Amino acid sequence: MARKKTKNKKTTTNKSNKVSLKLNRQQKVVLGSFLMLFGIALIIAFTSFLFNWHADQSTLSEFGNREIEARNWLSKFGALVSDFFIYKGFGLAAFVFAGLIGISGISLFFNLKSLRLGIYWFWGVLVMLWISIFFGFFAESNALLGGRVGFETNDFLQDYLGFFGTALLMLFLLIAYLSLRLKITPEMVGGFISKKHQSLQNEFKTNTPEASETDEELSWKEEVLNKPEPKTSEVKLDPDPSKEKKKETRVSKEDKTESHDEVAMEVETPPEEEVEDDKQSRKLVEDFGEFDPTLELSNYTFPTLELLKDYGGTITVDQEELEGNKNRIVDTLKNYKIEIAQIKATVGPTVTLYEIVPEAGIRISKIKNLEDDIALSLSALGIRIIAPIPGKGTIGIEVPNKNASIVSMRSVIASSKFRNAEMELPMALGKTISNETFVVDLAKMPHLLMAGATGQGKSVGLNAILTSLLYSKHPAEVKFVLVDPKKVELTLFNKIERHYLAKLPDTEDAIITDNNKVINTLNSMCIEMDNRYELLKDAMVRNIKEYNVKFKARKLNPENGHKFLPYIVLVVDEFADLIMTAGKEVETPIARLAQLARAIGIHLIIATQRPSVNVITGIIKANFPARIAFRVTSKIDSRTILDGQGADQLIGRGDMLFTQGNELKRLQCAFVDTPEVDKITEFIGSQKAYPDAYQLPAYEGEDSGTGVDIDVSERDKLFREAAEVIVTAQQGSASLLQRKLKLGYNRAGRIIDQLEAAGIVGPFEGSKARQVLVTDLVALDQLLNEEPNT
Ligand SMILES: Nc1ncnc2c1ncn2[C@@H]1O[C@H](COP(=O)(O)OP(=O)(O)OP(=O)(O)O)[C@@H](O)[C@H]1O
Repeated sequence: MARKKTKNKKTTTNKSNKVSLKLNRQQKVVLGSFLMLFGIALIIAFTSFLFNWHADQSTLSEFGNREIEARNWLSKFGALVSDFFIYKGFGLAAFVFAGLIGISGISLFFNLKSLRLGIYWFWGVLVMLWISIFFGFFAESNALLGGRVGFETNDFLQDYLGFFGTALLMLFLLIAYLSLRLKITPEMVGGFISKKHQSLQNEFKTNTPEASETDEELSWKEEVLNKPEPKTSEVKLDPDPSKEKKKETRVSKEDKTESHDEVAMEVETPPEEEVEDDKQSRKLVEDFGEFDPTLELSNYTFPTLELLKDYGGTITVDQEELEGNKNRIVDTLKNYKIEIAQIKATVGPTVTLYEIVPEAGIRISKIKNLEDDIALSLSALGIRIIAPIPGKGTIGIEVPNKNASIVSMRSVIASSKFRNAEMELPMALGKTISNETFVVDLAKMPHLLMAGATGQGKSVGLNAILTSLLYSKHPAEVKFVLVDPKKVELTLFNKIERHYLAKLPDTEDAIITDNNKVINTLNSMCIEMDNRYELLKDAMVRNIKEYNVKFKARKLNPENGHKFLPYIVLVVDEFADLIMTAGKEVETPIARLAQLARAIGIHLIIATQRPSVNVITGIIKANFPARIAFRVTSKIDSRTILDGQGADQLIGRGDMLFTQGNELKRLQCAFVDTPEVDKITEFIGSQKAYPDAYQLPAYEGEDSGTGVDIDVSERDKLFREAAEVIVTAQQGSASLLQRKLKLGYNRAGRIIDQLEAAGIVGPFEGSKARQVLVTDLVALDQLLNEEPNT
């Protein structure tokens, strides 16, 4: 366990590092005062060392001996530190170091955010080195000036550049510093000199006896002349109104001396008014630092790479196979009188892309039509012709490799592309045909549709997406709503319920396996969406990202209902199953979420085995521009999911096509096995969690009321028909109505309630069907005719 912990520390992401570096105001005061005083101590010690170093050097070897005293004003400590920094280090330039320490202390102590310490240290260290090397020229006369660093570096430079070379290099560095850091240019130096020159001349003139001005006049003239000349091209704006008066008087005097056609203009900009809200939030940030959403689980460690298996997925290029395929492609095309000017192969994990440039004058469609012939000659499945490859001007023929290599989840998670991805919800889907890791942002998609025949890698794909998010997002930043009608695919994620899952209040399982509960959850998510829009409106921001930035800066008051909003990712496996049982009742909230939820951070991932048109309806398709297709069995299915063929030509086992609305990309999905997911969820689940899963707003299903006193006039149009079905079958169940009358679950449930109110069926009896209280259709007729309002 202990070992596990140390391992974890190494691989914790930047985020947790950042947390440990953030100091609150109190800590800043303590550290700042220490650094300030330490800086002062260094200056005292260094100064004293300059006078006493000869005497003190002999005491250094006897540091432990309390009998021997040091002359340094900070005694032995001062002598030792000074010897280290001055004699053995940078010579007089060590004072710069003391200064940098002092400035760092001041910045922390007074919380001067405008002081950019990084820049001070960068230039400070360079200046220190320069001074030290410069004094290295005089090391013969006084070794203390440049210290050992200065002497050795100077010596080294002189060995290679000679004395003059080194001197010129130092001069160049000095000019570079003055220009880059102090922004001094030759024009400025020239201007300064001519100004001085002119002022001297004027002074000379005013001191000559011909001058006839009175004493008073002389004094203000002097004042004007000594004052820096106003620049005509630049207007200096001073927001401090207290200085205004002084300036005005000066301007009027200037008017007198300068030519009349030059009118001096004073430009006044009113100082920025400080918004009360801003002031308050800034104070809060100063006192407590920015709001950190991860604080409640600040010790949370991200899963480590060791939890993932390495499938050794390095691609081995089989030269013979490449040559063979190339020859066969060339030969087949030759048979149809298509000459090739060039051919190039790119080997990917599962397929190799042969890019051909045909001779001039050959029609592309001719090659495209030869797809089957090329497949036949290569005797391989999964050949796809891309004619032309967008943006390349070549024709691509994708041929599956004999030995496909597995793309391990480990390799894509470890890739710098994923690690450095600056995305809201990065998903490492796998590798492209040119073996590059493919990472996309779910937040940009904004929703994803996934289809593929059974056993072609859909569940692995879903796991890869969820794993990517688990490896990149803190539990405070993202929540999942998982719908798994198969009941086995996503159950492993139960272990991270209190970290990453969201659920309805008063429900037991966060993972929804019951289709009926899905409707409530979807409606609840719609409420969450509406609530979030209210919060965004109140905060006057356009999307969740801006909202969270504002909240972190403490500009939104939690007392007004504001809170840090995590992203919510809804994953629905086996969507077809859901649509079949609940129809419109599922489609409507899904379409609503898909249309509106992107700005407030709710993103949907929907997977289905059967991509038929009655499952992926027009309204759903229109709102899911990002699609993933694993292998499907027919061209029609491929067309439904991708709006084109291609998915039927894939080879399965994670071979997939991805589109975000424009071109199709062939990818090999990253492979993550169930035991790996188990280990990851176990790793996360064993850590400290929130007290409960993220609570979605409560949703009272329309069918949840007792409905006994339902108004007769509000009865469903199909009420009579439904009553006849129930009485004929003598079985009071909603599912019977769903089947016979092709209704959604909610509507069927509502009708059952109305039947109960009318005394046709008995009350709810748990899992058993309700009792039917009317024996036959005649009795039913009689009952309904006797009712007052029918
Ligand atoms: N990316 C991949 N790399 C290598 N093999 C894979 C990959 N994806 C899937 N497979 C193989 O295919 C098998 C089936 O995958 P998976 O369980 O994801 O199929 P599925 O489409 O979810 O099927 P079903 O819809 O029936 O659940 C896996 O057990 C694995 O052996």
